[in-house]
Amino acid sequence: MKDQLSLLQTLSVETDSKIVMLVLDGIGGIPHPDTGLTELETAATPNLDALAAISICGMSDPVMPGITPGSAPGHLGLFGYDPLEYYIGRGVLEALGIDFELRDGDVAARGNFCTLDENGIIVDRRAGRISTGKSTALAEQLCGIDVEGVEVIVKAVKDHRIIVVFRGEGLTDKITDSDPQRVGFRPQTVERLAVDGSKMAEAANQFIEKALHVLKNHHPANGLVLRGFSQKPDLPGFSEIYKLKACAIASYPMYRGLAKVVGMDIIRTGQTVQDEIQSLVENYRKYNYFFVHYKPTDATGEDGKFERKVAMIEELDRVIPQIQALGPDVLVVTGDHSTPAVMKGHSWHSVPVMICGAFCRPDNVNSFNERACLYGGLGHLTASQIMPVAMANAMKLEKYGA
Ligand SMILES: O=C(O)[C@@H](CO)OP(=O)(O)O
Repeated sequence: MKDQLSLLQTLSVETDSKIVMLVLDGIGGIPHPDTGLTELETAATPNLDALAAISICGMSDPVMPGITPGSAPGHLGLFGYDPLEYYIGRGVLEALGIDFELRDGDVAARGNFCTLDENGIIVDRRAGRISTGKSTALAEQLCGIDVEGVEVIVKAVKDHRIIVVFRGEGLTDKITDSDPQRVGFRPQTVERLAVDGSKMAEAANQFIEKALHVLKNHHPANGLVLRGFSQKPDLPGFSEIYKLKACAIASYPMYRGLAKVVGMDIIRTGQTVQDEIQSLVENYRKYNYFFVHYKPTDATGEDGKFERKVAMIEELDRVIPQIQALGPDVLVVTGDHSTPAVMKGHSWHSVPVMICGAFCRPDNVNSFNERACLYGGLGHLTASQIMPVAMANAMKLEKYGA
């Protein structure tokens, strides 16, 4: 993959062309048992379908066939990085997403306030998606926890999500998660994955034990699970590779963190898709690559709310004409992974993708959904192959070889 990135850096040229990459998080689905249709196939999407009719379409595997990705590897692939080569822990992404000043040596973890039953079993991994205000108040209480030889900083991110940053000498991220990422299980003891992970594992377990003592009488957030322990990574810069002035427009912090790791500028935006589109319009002249992130399709899928996910797709469909009106040279619409509502979580199922541009050579696909895009001209590709095709369509890649 380093070869792909170095080849793209060699071939990419500065131009005025503009690329918009619209990522519908968790967009892919599987058929509802009652109708036999996926969320995308159920939704009324006249604008996405009209766009598909003038695009080249296909299906994208975020990492490789059969692999269920988290949002981080799913997005790294969309940015053209091989998620198998470049792994970034969720803790770093969430911390950068809220502009936390991570220092060299810090280990950041993503935390969920969760609900435990009387036996300490996780019954709700998100504590009912408690409000950011409640998380902030609880995070402040956890900040006072003393861990021997380690400073611990706790910050609320959004809703049930927090970061816990461990700062001290000799800490590494070579440890396991406490979050089993499913209900019906107890939070796991953090184990070291290498000898130099010992101090961090001990600090994590000490913190979690004391945190549970602080939270035990709270409801629904009487528990805490941590995952994605990680330290600041070093990746080749997105703008240097593609010679693009790139920005990210994302209402959810973690995606801003991921964009920051690859060097994109972060555009402050609001909480609604209309806010994000407004931010796109206001910054359209300043940049020539726009990562626009839409989260509701993932959250509703994870909550198992099939009809709500359909409604979120239809909400997104209504803003497509506003993006087209800006006249991007290339418009990419896809997702970072599938989150089928009937499965209440991410899945390995490939994701529809369409790339629209003056030179895209449209195919016979006239609907944007899983079954239709299977027959598209892009065929079946991995997510990391989308950026090269988008760059080519933007006339930003020189010819390779004599
Ligand atoms: O943060 C989120 O939106 C989800 C998926 O990334 O994580 P969790 O399932 O822990 O809420």
